[in-house]
Parts: sequence; C-alpha cells; structure tokens
Amino acid sequence: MRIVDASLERLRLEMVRPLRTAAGVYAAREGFVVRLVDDAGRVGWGEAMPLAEFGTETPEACERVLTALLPALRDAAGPPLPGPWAEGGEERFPANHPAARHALEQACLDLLAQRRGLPLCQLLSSGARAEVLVNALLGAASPEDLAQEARRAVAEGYETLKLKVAGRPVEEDAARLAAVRGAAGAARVRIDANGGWTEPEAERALEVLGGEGVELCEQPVAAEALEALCRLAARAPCPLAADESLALPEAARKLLTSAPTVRVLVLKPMVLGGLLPTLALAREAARQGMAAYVTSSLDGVIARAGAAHLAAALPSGRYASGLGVGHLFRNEPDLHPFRPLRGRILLPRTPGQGVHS
Ligand SMILES: O=C(O)CCC(=O)c1ccccc1C(=O)O
Ligand SMILES: [Mg+2]
Repeated sequence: MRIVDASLERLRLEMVRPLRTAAGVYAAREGFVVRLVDDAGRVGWGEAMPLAEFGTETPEACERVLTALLPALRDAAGPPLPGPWAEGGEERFPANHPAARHALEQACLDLLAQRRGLPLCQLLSSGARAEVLVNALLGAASPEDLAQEARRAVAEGYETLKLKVAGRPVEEDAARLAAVRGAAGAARVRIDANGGWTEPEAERALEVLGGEGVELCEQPVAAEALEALCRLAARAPCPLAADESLALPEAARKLLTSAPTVRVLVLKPMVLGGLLPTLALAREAARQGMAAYVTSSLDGVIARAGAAHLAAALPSGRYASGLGVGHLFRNEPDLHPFRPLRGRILLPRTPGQGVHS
C-alpha cells in the first residue's frame, strides 16, 4: 500500500447555540481533516479538532505539524502504521501534538481496516460490539427548558442523559437536576462539573446533587487536583469519573496505581492522542477493575466516527458514550451512520470507518 495523495483541509464547526460549561462557553470549533489516498484508490479519513484548554496543541500548532508531515507520506512506501502494526513506524507520528497524531493515526487505521476488509471496530478488537449506547447532552439552562429537553431525549430512546453543572450556585443546579430527574423516567442522569468546584464546594455539591438516580459525576474539581478528586471519590454519594485530569502527564498512571477510589475514566481520543493510545488506556483500566467510556471533545463527524468504532471495541460497553453532539452544530451533514438513533449508534459493517466524502 503506497500513499499517492495526502491532503489537509480546514474544518470549522459552528454551534447552533453556544454550549456553556463550568470551564467556558463553546461557540465554534476549529480543526482539520486529513485525507489519505492509497494506490488502490482507497481513501482514509482522519480529523484533528484541537481543544487547547483541555491540554491539546493549539489549532496553529496542529496545522503546522500536519502540514509538515503530509508531504513525506505522499512519497513513502506505505503509510506509517501505528500501535501493534508499527514495525518501527511510531516515530513517523507527531509527538506532543495529540490532535494532529489523532488525525494521522485515524486516517492510517481507516486505510488499514479497508485493506484488511474489516470494519475499524473489528480491527481494533475482534470482540467489538455491533452498537454503542450514547448519552444525550442536555444544553438548556433553565429547569423548564431542561425538563423539556430531557423528555424529548427519553422519548427518542436515550437511556442516559448528561447535564453540565457547576459555575452557578448549587441551589440552581439542584433545581436544574430535579427538573431533569423528574422528566428522565428510568433513564440515568450523569452530571459533569468540568472542574468547576473547589474541594469543599464539591463536597457540598455532591451531597446535594449526587443522590439516587445520578449515575456519576465527571471531574468535580480542577484537572490538577488529582488528590482532592481521589479523596472526594472515597466519600461522595455517587461514583466520580476523571475527565480533564487524564490530559495531564502521569495522571492516568496515578489513578490506575493508587488504591483506586475513582472508578471511571472519561476517554477523549482527541486529547489522548488517538484511538490506539486510548484503547490501551481503557484496557489497562479494565485490568485494574476500572470502567471507561469514550466521549467526543465536540468534534466533527469524522472524529466521532472513529470514536464510535473505538467505543464498540472497549472492554465493556456498560457506560454510554458522549458521542451525541452532532445536533449542536450548524454544518453537521444530514445523513450519516454515526447519528444516534434511539440512543444508540449502530456501527457500519463495511470495511474501514464507513466515512465517505
Ligand atoms: O459527553 C458528551 O456528551 C459530550 C462531550 C462533552 O461533554 C465535552 C465536550 C467538550 C469538552 C468537554 C466535554 C466534557 O465531557 O467534559
Ligand atoms: Mg466531562
């Protein structure tokens, strides 16, 4: 397999309305699409959608690295093969640029899976599941609007709802959560503080919010506050999940090796540098008795396609994946296989990722 063309295009995602989290407001996203063509005419797609505040490189740095790397691929005897297929090729992937590495690795895996005649999830794991559960991300602010959004999601078939909390008084979050719980029926409710509380604030907020019917809380305290996170997890009424913390070097290792009170990891392939490093972390977590699920970092459909294949290949599919964000974007393509239906994504069975131009 020789690469006969390698190109890079900008991708700008405009949000229908800004998404507010405790860490900030997202109105638009800037990233890149990598397209590799091999000598048999197969096309492999990869996406880089940097999220610098989450610890990836900036869009400028990402573009610089990808622009520098792609011409070399064009003339190479074959694409660099990542992970177990590397044969010494790993150094051809960019270091310290997780979003750029993600895009390049994803496009190479897409081609490799097509060449082997396997859906990407099957290339990643022979035990891959045929579908993945997805959570609905509720974006409304007021309790009334949230209740309506939750009712709609449940009627559509979502079994897990996710609500952003923190960055406002706990009493307000309590009212917002009560509205969601009232509308959720049998659906689980996941909350995400995006690091918005101090340890004492988190302690109190979790007492108030973390009762029955709350599946877990993502990242109650700042990414760096790893020890506070572990202390809180030992006492909190609901399980705590590490998300932002995993972007820090050594954080995953510390969580995996210290007597684990944090039992769940939120895996963002864009932040962790690609599908294979993320799968390796999920497998390591499973060996330690910890659970993991995949979420997007507000990515385009290509990155979510890769993430959906990865989610299907994780050791366990118990937790819903955070991949139901397409409706938040103005320029989301109408019809594609990675749009959740009844709260699930059914993986394409065609070779590769099943992403087409
Ligand atoms: O999990 C989801 O449903 C969507 C992903 C999401 O919430 C998110 C999107 C961008 C940045 C951070 C986060 C997060 O999970 O904290
Ligand atoms: Mg989160």
